[in-house]
Amino acid sequence: MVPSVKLKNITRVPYAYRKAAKDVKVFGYTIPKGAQVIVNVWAISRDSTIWEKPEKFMPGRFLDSNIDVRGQDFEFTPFGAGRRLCPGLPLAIRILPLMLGSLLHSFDWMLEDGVTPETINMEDKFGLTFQMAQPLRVIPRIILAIDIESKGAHDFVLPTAFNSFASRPRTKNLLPHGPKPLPIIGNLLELGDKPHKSLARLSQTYGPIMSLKLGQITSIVVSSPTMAKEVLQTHSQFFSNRTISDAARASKHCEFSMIFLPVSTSWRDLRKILNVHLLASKVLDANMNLRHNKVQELLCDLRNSAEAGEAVEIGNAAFKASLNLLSTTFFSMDLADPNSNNAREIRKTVCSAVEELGKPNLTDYFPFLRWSDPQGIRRRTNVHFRKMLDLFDHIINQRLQLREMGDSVKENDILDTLINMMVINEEKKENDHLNKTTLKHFLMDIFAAGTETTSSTLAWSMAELLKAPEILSRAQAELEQVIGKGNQVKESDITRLPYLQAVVKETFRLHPAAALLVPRKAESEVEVCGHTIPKDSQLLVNVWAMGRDPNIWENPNLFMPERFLKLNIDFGGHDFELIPFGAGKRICPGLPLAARMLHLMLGSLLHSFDWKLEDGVSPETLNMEDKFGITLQMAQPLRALPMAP
Ligand code: HEM
Repeated sequence: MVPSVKLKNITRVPYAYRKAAKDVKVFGYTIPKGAQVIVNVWAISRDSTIWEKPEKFMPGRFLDSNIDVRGQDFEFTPFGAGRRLCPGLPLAIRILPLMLGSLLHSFDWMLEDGVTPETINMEDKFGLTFQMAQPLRVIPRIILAIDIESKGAHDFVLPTAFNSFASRPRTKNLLPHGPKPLPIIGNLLELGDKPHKSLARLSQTYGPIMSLKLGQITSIVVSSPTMAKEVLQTHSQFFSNRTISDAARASKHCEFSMIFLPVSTSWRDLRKILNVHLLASKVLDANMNLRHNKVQELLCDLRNSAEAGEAVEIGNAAFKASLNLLSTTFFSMDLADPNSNNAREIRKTVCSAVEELGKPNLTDYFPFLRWSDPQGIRRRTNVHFRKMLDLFDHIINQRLQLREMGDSVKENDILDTLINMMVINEEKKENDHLNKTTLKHFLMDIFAAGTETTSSTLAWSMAELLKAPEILSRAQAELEQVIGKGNQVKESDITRLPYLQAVVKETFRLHPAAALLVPRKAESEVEVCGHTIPKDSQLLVNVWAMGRDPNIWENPNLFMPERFLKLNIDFGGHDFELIPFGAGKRICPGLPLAARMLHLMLGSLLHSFDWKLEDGVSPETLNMEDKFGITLQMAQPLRALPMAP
């Protein structure tokens, strides 16, 4: 009745009370500005001019009526109406029928002793919510064991009072098979804390392409090379964009980030910069020595530990080295210099941001909760992103100042290349996509995507080798033969080290850093192998499951690098049995650099030291459990002792 536009401000008094924002005429009456307006839904619901026998509880009245609770039918507005309609409505209308239906379906009910249906106290108590004046106490009696799964969540008997919104027409679709979803939460509970493993198990029942309902999101999970090829290559035009996690919205990162931008001119420009100017073979060859120097520093640290007889946390050492390999390639400086506060800060920040990005977030499954950020993930990610963006801002400004000084040292590194492009764009006033803001987000992508992935892969390699001493010896023997005792491993040696390459491939097969790749999204409805994939579905490619599929690999759970000596399989995105870097348009652009860094670091660690697990751990007792996150890390960090050979 009251125009909602004018009454949108609520006073700080109980729910559903509103305040007139200015004078307004309603049916000839003037409601003055500031007046409190109370909508008595209780009275409306008991108005005998609207309802037959209004005091009687007669759910059947709704069976033949179209009246709904969604705020369109003003006879019945328990959730309010208009702009301030209860935002929890969609959740409430699922939870209430689910709970009531479950209670009625699972138990017989009796009033507690001394109370009969005639004497039950139905008085209410006025407050923020209407409660029973005397709380209801009842005795449940089990009548049957309920099996929601076999009954099917959608067939659940719902109370008739909710029929108006529960009996939406059911359309037959050809979604891939999948476990039956529960109301509201769908299959969320089935994911557990190791989704890659749960999904691998489910795919044994439902096949290499299956669908799940994760909260409100339809997720398609692909677990075979054939299906992966279908979605990433054959139908790549439909699956080349990403679902945007809520954390990625922090600091508006997703609006600038190459990882999250949809396929577009901006995305293409950023990829081109990376592919042509930063990661092309000739550029990587040109700055190869920078990385060799960094690896020598890592070896120097390890030598100190060896002399002191101290075990090293491999993941930590590898993270520091990866961060410095990247920063030295890009900025000609160490970000992980232990003497610099800035450096320590960024390391902590990168880890925290990556951790937040990897946490399961309710808002990703229930987007209507986004406004509330219930777990605080976006808020915290924002803090970490801001710190990183500020640091990159500082580094860019410093370099700009150096350049202004004219005769200053020109680093002529990748940062210089990027700044040159940015300055040229500014001078030409071209509306190009590289400006200071995009540059900062670009650097953040590279450091977030390139450090944890590389260091956790290296830690897994070392763990597998320490678990299988004969494989470790074989890799060391190859290095000794090809490189020679006392010589330094170089990137140019990698092609001559087939066994080392096989060790890296075998590590990727068993421990892909991104177990489910980085989620993609169906841009429109698309048919894949006879199944309809709805628009906006999330696509997860379970590379972890593919790496352990006995139909593809002999003894899939064994670490056997030699299998790759006989197979012509590489991780470049063409052999879909092994795609740790993804495939198709969105394949990881960092692959050429990551491959160099990994072989160089692993080869150097193996060639320079003998290795032993720390005291108290043997190859048999080494904990090889993983911890799911944005990267798949070792649940218990690997600690090992380097020893001079
Ligand atoms: C062992 C190391 C690495 C692994 C396993 C890895 C894995 C991945 C995967 C699985 C994707 C998603 C691909 C897809 O959707 O098909 C990806 C994307 C990406 N990676 Fe890597 N990555 C690694 C290292 C790096 C490095 C060193 C860099 C930077 C120099 C980097 C930068 C990126 C970027 C920018 C994207 C997003 C590309 C896009 O969406 O267009 N990665 N990576």
